[in-house]
Amino acid sequence: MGVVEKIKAIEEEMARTQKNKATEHHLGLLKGKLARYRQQLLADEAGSSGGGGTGFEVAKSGDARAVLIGYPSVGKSSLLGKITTTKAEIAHYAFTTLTSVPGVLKYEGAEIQIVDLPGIIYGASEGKGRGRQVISTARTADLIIMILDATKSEYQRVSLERELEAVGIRLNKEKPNIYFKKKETGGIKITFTSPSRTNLTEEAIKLLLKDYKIHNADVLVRDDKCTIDDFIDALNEKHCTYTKCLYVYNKIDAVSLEEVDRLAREPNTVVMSCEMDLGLDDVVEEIWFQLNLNRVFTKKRGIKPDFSDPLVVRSNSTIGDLCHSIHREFKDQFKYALVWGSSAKHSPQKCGLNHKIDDEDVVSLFTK
Ligand SMILES: Nc1nc2c(ncn2[C@@H]2O[C@H](COP(=O)(O)OP(=O)(O)OP(=O)(O)O)[C@@H](O)[C@H]2O)c(=O)[nH]1
Repeated sequence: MGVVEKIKAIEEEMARTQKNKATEHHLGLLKGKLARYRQQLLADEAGSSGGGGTGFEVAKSGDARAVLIGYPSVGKSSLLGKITTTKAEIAHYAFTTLTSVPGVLKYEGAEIQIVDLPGIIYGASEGKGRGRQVISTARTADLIIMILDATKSEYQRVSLERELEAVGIRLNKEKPNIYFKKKETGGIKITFTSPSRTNLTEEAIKLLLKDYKIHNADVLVRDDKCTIDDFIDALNEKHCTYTKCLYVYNKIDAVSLEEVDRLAREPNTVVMSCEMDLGLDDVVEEIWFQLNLNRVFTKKRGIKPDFSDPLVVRSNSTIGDLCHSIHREFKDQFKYALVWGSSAKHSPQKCGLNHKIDDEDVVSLFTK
């Protein structure tokens, strides 16, 4: 039996199995197997992806990367055309976006690369199409922007979420607080810091480890809300990516006000109409907010800071990260920094490489 058939068989068995206390462990085991086969499928595809079709690789550029995901004709190209500097070609029929069209969104002095992923993400988890490259690009994203058609059913969202979930992309979810380490000897050691409030039991963990042929490992469950699914993710840590997702409903000009209101109230959601130029500013603002970037203004001695050209770094960055973003070897020459702004205890504060910077700080860097 091929991997695709094995996946199908497990999915069918899962659908047949009633969900209750007695079947919990069995279902957990099936989920664990499913995760393993799906990985295998994606790995196999990696080996056979050469030749034929349109290439799909986009060099990462700018301060952050967001990817657009959505069914054909939902308005991805229209949005790119409106908010980025690279105009995407819009054809009025389905499946026009065959290769990716990266655009650059300039906002608050930052450059955000926005990549339109080809529609072939559908069915990727079952090995269909050139999904693997699309998925690996989605994995590199700092933000996934899911474009949805407000006139269509919720199915589009559910099916895309399911597809991403199946390839190990977790949306708006924290990495499970589970420590897992394979060992050479010593058997299986499982510890819960507090009694689990879910289906994740010692027995379930043991069953899964046995199925993965892991006989020596340390497991520490640090959160009483962790589920079997979380443990499977911890087991397959290298294949799981935790990414923020912004849901954007387009074509609100074509639905009722009540419907617009309902959609706009959903979490992590914005609504827009590309055609009527409605809500585009909100979309951009929300992208900026979700990316959570910090702008740092540099200042030379005796001169006012240049507020027009910030350095853009991720939140929680340090002076060291800032140096790294300027040049890989800049840290070696670094002596100290003077920092003005909300991260400084007094203005200016003399800081080292480990000092955490805030948005809109002003920094002077001094070299040896
Ligand atoms: N009513 C309405 N139609 C829109 C809106 N935005 C885009 N459209 C229409 O939807 C169709 C598809 O738009 P595109 O921007 O090409 O969609 P896409 O998602 O890039 O499509 P693919 O390239 O096929 O993936 C076009 O006919 C647009 O005119 C909108 O806000 N309201």
